[in-house]
Amino acid sequence: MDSPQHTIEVEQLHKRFGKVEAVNGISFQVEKGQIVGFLGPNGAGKSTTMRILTGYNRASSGVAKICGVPVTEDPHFIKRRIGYMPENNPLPLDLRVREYLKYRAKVKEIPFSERRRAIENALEACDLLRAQDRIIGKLSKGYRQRVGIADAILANPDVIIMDEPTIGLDPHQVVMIRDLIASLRGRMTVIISSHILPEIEMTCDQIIIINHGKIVGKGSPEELRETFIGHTTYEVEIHGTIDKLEQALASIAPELEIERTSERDADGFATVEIQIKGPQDYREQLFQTLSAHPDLRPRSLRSKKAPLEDVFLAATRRSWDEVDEELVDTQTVPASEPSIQHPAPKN
Ligand SMILES: Nc1ncnc2c1ncn2[C@@H]1O[C@H](COP(=O)(O)OP(=O)(O)OP(=O)(O)O)[C@@H](O)[C@H]1O
Repeated sequence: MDSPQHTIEVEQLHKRFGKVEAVNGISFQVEKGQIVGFLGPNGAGKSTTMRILTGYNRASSGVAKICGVPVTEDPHFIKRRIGYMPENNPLPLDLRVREYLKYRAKVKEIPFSERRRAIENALEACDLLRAQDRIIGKLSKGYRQRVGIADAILANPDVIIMDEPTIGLDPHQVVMIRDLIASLRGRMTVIISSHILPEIEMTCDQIIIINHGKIVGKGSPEELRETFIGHTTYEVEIHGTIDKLEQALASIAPELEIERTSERDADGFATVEIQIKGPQDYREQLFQTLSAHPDLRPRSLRSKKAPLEDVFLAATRRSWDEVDEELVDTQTVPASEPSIQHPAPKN
């Protein structure tokens, strides 16, 4: 059934390669116009899921739908609705940029009368007008990635899927590609996989974390922080003793704890990290109480977001716990065998 608000619907997707369960019961939906980040360690199943969505791989079981249509039901329809940029996108190095896009427009069956306009639009969107007559093999990696994106958006598809679009790019090129992806927001539904976590956070509305073929976290960066981090950290630059600071904190909420303190600078100020469980915002109370205290002098106060890296580590560590439980539940491992070693908890 057509579901216009969800351009992508995935239900209980499984993909086995021999004994390897590359995708193990993944379900998710993506709203029209959203940018979604796929995160996961190497071998988690990201590329396999993306390839199933594009119709390149067939799922062992489960359903993947694009614009309400199962990808296996009408490959022709799916081909027109999806722009795909695979990892290490192979491009014909001896063709010129425009020549290549002309060829791709034909392959994508864009009507002849619309091809010129489609190529102009893609060249312009990817800032490739000046490079349109250059030979692809002579372009930098960043330019080549832009050619790959121009190809992906050429037929104005509903869904764009990009596997590691910024891999191997320098920071300038990363910013360019990131801005380009952000410019698609609202117009196209975009799925990108990347190992560059700050980039995913900056670009994506939703993040899906995959590990061992299963989804272990799903939501906006803020929702994921709430689920996996569960505390808020404030950083205060303050003049005064730790004793006085502890007293002041206790008067606001007994659970506010000093997590870390720096050395004092030449003016006697130390940077202190204060932590509390839960998402409640204590900034105003903290600022007022510390400013009003006769023996304390705050110079700055800010709440610190946990980096997405911490969320990623917590999410993938948690799934190791689940794997442990599964092993115990199914008794596939005798009790005498050594258990899986967890990474040391992060302080
Ligand atoms: N064609 C294939 N034949 C056999 N095994 C495969 C095949 N493709 C993927 N796999 C296996 O499936 C699992 C998931 O691989 P996949 O490439 O989807 O992971 P990924 O999350 O994209 O990893 P990476 O970040 O390294 O690209 C891995 O164990 C991989 O070795």
